[in-house]
Amino acid sequence: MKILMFGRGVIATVYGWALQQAGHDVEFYVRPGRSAMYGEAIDLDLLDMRHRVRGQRVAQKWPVRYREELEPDHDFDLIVLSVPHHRLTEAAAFLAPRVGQATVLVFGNIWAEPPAAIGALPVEQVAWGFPQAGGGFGEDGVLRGTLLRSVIFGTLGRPPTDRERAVRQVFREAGLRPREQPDFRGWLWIHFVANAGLHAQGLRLGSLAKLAGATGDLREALLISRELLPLLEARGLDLRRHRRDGLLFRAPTWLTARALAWLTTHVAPVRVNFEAHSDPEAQEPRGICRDVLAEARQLGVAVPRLEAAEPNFAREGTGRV
Ligand SMILES: NC(=O)C1=CN([C@@H]2O[C@H](COP(=O)(O)OP(=O)(O)OC[C@H]3O[C@@H](n4cnc5c(N)ncnc54)[C@H](OP(=O)(O)O)[C@@H]3O)[C@@H](O)[C@H]2O)C=CC1
Ligand SMILES: CC(C)(CO)C(=O)C(=O)O
Repeated sequence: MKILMFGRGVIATVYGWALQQAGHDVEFYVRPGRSAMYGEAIDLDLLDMRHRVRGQRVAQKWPVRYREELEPDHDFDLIVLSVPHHRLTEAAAFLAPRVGQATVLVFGNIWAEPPAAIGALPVEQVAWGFPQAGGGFGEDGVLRGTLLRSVIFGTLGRPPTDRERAVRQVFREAGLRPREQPDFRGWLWIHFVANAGLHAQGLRLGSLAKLAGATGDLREALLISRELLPLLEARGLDLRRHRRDGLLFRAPTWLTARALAWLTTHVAPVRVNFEAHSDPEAQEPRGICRDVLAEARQLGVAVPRLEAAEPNFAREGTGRV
């Protein structure tokens, strides 16, 4: 299959590598001028959890192919669109007239209504998913991170289409195990408020890397996410459909904060992922916190803990989102 990874970000790279390993023909679309900047190979240092319980370290220079333009008559079968949530509208607008016959896998965080988030992308050609991988590029250009065996796919209230099933099969054949989320919109939003809690605290300390093992700060992160659950209800989400996911925030934090502290320091795939989120200038964490707080204000939902954390993610010089 011909697969185009949109952008050369963390998630596009990790899954692009796994899909190429499975025999697919993988290319990256990057903005004009970027390919020369990126060079011909990507330095990977990954913990690949697909085949072994303790994972397999992958340290290699992966030669890649870039393209800087995309004509609508291209012959890609699949385009993987994985960009920060605040860049999705712009990326979808670029892709909409160029999608051709391809299926587009929208693969990342979304805080808007999903169909609205993809603008003019033809919804019948779209599949929805979420990576179970994570990491970051270091200052040395090396991509460090983890690739888990599971990967999330979701639908918005109807069974998967043939195209959606075909995407799951491609991932399955790459050694990944698809997990279904039938109320994907709800799952995305719960995940988003979980991220908001973690990032609000990570930003206070400098980055998510510093949050690993910090029980007290993780407790505050969980409490922020807990106070955001009413915001999801105010948005019309039925939390009863997501009891298991909500449990992490509702359970006593003396227990969950300790468990998270232990996981982030002692369980290699989680530790490696957190350690790799070391960039104090990363923009998406700030965007996630700002967008959640803006929505809470808009809907009149009280979120005093997130309000108190606002200086950590406010736009420079304003003190406000
Ligand atoms: N990183 C992680 O650990 C995890 C990330 N996610 C989610 O996955 C998604 C992707 O994250 P991640 O891979 O970290 O993101 P990155 O910031 O690493 O990568 C995004 C890539 O998309 C490119 N891009 C964005 N907009 C455009 C555009 N309009 N035209 C061309 N290229 C564009 C960027 O290029 P340029 O630099 O030129 O802007 C960049 O290469 C997000 O939703 C994130 O929340 C989920 C779980 C873990
Ligand atoms: C958990 C975290 C914050 C780090 O990988 C993340 O980015 C995600 O799962 O969305």
